[in-house]
Amino acid sequence: MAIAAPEQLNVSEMPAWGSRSVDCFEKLEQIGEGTYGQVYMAREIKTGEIVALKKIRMDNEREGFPITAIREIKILKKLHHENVIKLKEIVTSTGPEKDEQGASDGNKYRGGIYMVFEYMDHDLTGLADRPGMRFSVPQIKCYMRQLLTGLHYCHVNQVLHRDIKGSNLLIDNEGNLKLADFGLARSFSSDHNANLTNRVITLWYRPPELLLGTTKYGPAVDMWSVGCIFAELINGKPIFPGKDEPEQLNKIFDICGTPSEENWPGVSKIPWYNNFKPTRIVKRRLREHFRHFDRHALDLLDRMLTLDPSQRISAKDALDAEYFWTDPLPCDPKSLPKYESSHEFQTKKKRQQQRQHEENTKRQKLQHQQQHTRLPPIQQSGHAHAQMRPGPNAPLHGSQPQVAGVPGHHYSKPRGPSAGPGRYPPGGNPSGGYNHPNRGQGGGYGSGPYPPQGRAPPYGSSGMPGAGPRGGGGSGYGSGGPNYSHGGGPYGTSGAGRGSNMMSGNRNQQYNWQQ
Ligand SMILES: Nc1ncnc2c1ncn2[C@@H]1O[C@H](COP(=O)(O)OP(=O)(O)OP(=O)(O)O)[C@@H](O)[C@H]1O
Repeated sequence: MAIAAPEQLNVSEMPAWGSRSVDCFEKLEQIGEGTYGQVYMAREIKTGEIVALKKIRMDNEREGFPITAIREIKILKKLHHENVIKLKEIVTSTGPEKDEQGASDGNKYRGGIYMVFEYMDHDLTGLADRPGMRFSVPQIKCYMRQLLTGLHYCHVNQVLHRDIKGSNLLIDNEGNLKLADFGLARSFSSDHNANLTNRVITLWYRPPELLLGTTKYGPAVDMWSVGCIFAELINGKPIFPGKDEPEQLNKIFDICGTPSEENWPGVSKIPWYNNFKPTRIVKRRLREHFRHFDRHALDLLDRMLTLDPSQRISAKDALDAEYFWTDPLPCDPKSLPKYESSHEFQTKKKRQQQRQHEENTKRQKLQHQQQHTRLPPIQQSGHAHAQMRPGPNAPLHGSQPQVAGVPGHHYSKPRGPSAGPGRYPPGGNPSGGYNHPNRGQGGGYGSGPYPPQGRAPPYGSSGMPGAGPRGGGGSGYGSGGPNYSHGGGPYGTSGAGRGSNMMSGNRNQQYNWQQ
């Protein structure tokens, strides 16, 4: 694990941070087990406030403070938006710690550092995994719009998330969605000239340019992941569930077509293109494959899952898509049903317990059957033999009961530098297929900042950029007429309204939270 020199932590930046002890909180329940540590639901003893405590894993004390945690803290300290998780403070523990049952952790983890976050009731994976869960179209639009708004904010602030997936999208019982887990995030420069690692983003959500080994990339990588999530929300299951990188690319090419210099100028110069060069040309058939999607959803998905990252739609342009402006409109987050808390970790655990239970029941049944078919020794000759032959539905003698085929969890974690199975050839020509400067028209990524003009997303100020620390307030839902032209709100104040529907608003306002 990469580590940081002590001075990189720059504690002077946050004088009050880290000064409190984790003992100010009572751990209630473990809600997450990430690559970089456990996450607990906890209560602040003094105020009773419920928070999430993310313990920073420091397995090897000599390694020091993990660089991923430093990145996450630094980035979260500069991001303040209602669709980005809020890091409240850092707390420490100096001695043996207590678990949820109040028992001492022993000497194993002597001291530790925790990030304290606002608590969110669900993550999208946990929520989607609830038995019988089906999201309505307005609900999907509502989540997608929040995801894109949060991501647009990150991109405008030159932060790439680099691990967009369901378990990193947190949702509260007010229907608010927030981007979380910035452990792989980093700042980028708009010319995309820096060399960045391509071993990021969980495999199923990883874009083709990273799979082909580019080290020069930008916000378009996150937009590919958003496209995968979008299709998954409508489809009900992951769309590219590859087992490894080559299979991942094949799954993508099978639906999105094979890349060529015609549809992706510069692709042949990407480092590993020749290693993965398709042997036959496959035509793009995304629109046929997802023909059951409605027209506007399909149009948007098509632009998100565009092979060439320079032509892929940006978060800002995606927010302008007709999809968000046509009936049925995105619902008001507050109108969404409230569910019992569901995190991926818990739903996984429940599924495991369920499987274990089923396994035990089957084993008991089998034992029971065996006891009853085992005849007394005296009868074992003669017709007893025939009786023991298994019937068509009888379990095979000695075979283990078949465990119900629960697929591995969708959100596997080949993340970080050690993520891939190591099949890639070592680095190479870093030139990617990006048209950096001034891409011009269309929804792709140019090198410069986002254009100053654009339609603001079709929502009111509640729960959206208009609210919170940056001004605005009051719900714009159900009220009719333009509803987020509040003076001082982040979307500016002028521009034509959208008519009288309840999501109406000005689509030509300025995004003005650029730094
Ligand atoms: N603020 C929060 N409120 C509620 N639950 C949270 C919060 N932060 C994280 N979690 C839960 O813990 C899980 C793991 O958190 P997180 O992704 O930040 O950790 P990680 O170590 O980076 O994990 P991973 O390796 O899965 O990316 C999340 O999927 C979510 O279910």
